[in-house]
Amino acid sequence: MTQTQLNVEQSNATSFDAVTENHLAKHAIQVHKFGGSSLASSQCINRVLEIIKSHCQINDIIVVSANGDTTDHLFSLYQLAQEQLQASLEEQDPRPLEAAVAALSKQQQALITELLNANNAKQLIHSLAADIEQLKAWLTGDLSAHHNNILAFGELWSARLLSALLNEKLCPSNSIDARDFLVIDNEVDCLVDTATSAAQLRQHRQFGKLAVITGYISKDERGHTCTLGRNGSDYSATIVASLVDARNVTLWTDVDGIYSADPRIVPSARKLHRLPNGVAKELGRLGNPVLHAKTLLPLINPLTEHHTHLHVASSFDAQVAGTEIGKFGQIAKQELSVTYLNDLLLAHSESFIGEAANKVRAEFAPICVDDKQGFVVITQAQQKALSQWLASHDTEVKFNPVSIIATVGHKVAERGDIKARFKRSLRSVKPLHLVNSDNSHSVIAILSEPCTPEILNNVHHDMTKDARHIGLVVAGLGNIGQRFLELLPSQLAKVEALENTHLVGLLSSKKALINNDGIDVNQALSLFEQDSQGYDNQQLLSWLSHHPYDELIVVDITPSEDFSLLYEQFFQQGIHVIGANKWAASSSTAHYNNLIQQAERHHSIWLGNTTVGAGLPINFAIDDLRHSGDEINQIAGIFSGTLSWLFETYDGSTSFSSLMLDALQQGITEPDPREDLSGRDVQRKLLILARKAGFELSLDDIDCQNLVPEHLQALDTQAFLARADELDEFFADQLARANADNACIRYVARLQATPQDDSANGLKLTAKVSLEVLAKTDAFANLTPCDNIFQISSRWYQDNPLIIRGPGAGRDVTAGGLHSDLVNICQQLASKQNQVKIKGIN
Ligand SMILES: NC(=O)C1=CN([C@@H]2O[C@H](COP(=O)(O)OP(=O)(O)OC[C@H]3O[C@@H](n4cnc5c(N)ncnc54)[C@H](OP(=O)(O)O)[C@@H]3O)[C@@H](O)[C@H]2O)C=CC1
Ligand SMILES: N[C@@H](CC=O)C(=O)O
Repeated sequence: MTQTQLNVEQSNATSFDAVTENHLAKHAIQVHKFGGSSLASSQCINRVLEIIKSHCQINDIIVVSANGDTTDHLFSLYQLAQEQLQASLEEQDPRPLEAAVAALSKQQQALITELLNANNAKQLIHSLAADIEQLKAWLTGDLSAHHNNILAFGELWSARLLSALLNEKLCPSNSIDARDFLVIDNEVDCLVDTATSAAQLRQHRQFGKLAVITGYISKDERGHTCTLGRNGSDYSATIVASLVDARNVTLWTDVDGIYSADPRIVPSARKLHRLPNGVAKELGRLGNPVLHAKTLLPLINPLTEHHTHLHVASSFDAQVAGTEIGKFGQIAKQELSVTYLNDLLLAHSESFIGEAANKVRAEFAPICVDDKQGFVVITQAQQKALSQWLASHDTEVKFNPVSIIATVGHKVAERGDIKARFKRSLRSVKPLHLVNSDNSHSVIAILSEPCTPEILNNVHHDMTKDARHIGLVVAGLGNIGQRFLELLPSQLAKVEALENTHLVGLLSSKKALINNDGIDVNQALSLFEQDSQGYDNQQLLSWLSHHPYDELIVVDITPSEDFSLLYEQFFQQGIHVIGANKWAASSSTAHYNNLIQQAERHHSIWLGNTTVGAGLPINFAIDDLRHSGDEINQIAGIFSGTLSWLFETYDGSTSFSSLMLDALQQGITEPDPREDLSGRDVQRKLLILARKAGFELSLDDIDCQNLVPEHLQALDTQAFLARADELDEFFADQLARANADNACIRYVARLQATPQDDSANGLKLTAKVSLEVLAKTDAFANLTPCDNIFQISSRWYQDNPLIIRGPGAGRDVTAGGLHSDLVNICQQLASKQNQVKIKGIN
């Protein structure tokens, strides 16, 4: 959802016409609809004001429901009045009705005075008083003729109040009574007279004023008030959107999206971030408590092919991304949900067989039809009409009470695997029939008993247990990043834990390719070459904060400190990070501790197994010892694949610099090999392991011997590589001295924690990384070139230290280690509980 600031420019109000509307629109129009619970109290209305401030522009449109339970209140007034009319003279008592009217009036007055300044409140209370007089007259007069007029007061008052508040606090606004423009044919299921309604709406919108339109109500061609039925205000919003060709409609409500099942009954229901139009319609048809099929009708204009996207978002927590309904690609089409309806009827009749069934389809839009076996499922409310209709066809009908449970998803009825899973999930329930919906977006099981919460939970579990969708963003497409991507297709194909993981973003330092519908992993790099675009961190963070996945993982395969500085914001968004990049894990103590805290607070997982020892499980081993209660007191070894390769290979027959260039070529070194030769890479690795082992120290606490001569230290990488032979003299000299003592040179990392009574935690730490002269028999002196060795002494490993040894750098092992982290995170996420946010479902 785009976040825009309300443009509060003042301007003279002029009438809109089609031409000025197009010229003056700064952006595509958006319609925002606020439901009754979002407008229930002055506190709620103030929250709505904040949402309007941050999400709307002046030429957008607001559609409102009645405040809180005002419509119910009006409806009960109508019923009370009806009882009065039907009572005998002796039984008549006007007092309850008068008291109820007074209570409603008081409630409205309270809202007005709490929200508006005295002057504006006075004007609105004056209008309210006139309406209350009118209401009383209708309640005691020709009641049935005014049923809809009475109900219409709720939206009228709500729109008037919000508009007045906007005028007072935010921007010019006018309230529009939908009966001034919206013409529907109530006989034909609220069919809209689009041409007339659009033309009349244009006349009522005023340039430079934010329009607040009443939901739920409209007029028929004779000008009489009509209501749009259950969830009518949502329908009003999408109708208005179609009349002005709006790009987006946001239904601000009291739930934060559409779930894979009713979350009040199914605690493990997950939010569906993106729903294709057809699937959303089917969900609405089959009992979703938030979506209603009618609401979705105006979203697609078959003539202009204009598609309006619909968002469902919570006005109680506007920052939480809701559900988007529109036209999406493959990933959104994989979403599955389970819905149910009780109190239905199964009707068998010959008139439902073959071609004849199309008539009942057209006339009654049953929940499902089986034209081979000759049955339909309908609501109880349809029973009488269906019986009469069949009687007129001279056919008999048999009704049985039933319920349905359905699995809903894009073309599920055509997917054998889904149908088989659905069937298996219903084994213990023994459905009477399984029927494909006509649009193929659902498979419906007809049950002879009501669908219980237990059935719903079990079926939902079986249908959606593996359905968590994980988005993967890969940052860094160099030496290691490319290898990671090469391995990705086969990993996705064979590792079960990665089943719903989708590559959705690729980043280099300057360009990004982001695709919410997924990037084809088999062509990732060529698609990046072809379609990537320039980006900055702000754009990246904005996309990341609105991504449509259950979880998002960023794999940082860059060498960039700048990129590592984004981790804090990633964690704050609940995004998980896998880092090959060592900057964050070896940053200052304060920064590092803060990252750990942020990750914990937002339930983000941060893994960096490859930061030390590439794919070797050294980080895991130290983590495991520490969390199992062991105490590590010494870590030592050869931590650099590059330096291992160089010193194991260097015997003087080839110059040191040409070996270094060879290592660079093999992808062992850091992008700038001075990172290795300076000891900084080893220093970082020792710090990372020390922190894992539970010691608090910083880079400065680790003595580091820099092997790069001073005059080569400040050059840029290319200049350094061009002058690499200036390294040779120093290393030839070091080698000659070691050889003279029948020894060898190795770059070694050592951390020692010695018990010491006067230090704060009773331990004295010494840490250094340096070139050492070792006996040729030393364990650190006989490695396969490029191998790392880690030697850990602890309470449990005292006399005979734990040794981990193996390749410590290189494309394959590092990319493999990153894949191991990816599987690890996906496995952890598989057992993560959903956090459902609901204030209540209307
Ligand atoms: N080589 C090895 O064996 C191991 C390496 N590592 C680590 O892996 C990381 C990558 O190394 P390597 O593949 O050799 O490096 P490369 O230099 O080959 O590739 C780096 C990639 O990162 C991109 N990049 C740089 N800065 C940014 C940024 N700010 N935002 C997004 N992308 C950026 C670069 O983009 P552009 O092309 O636009 O500059 C490039 O695509 C390093 O951190 C290294 O320490 C870890 C363990 C082992
Ligand atoms: N350049 C590093 C790569 C792995 O971290 C090394 O040589 O060890």
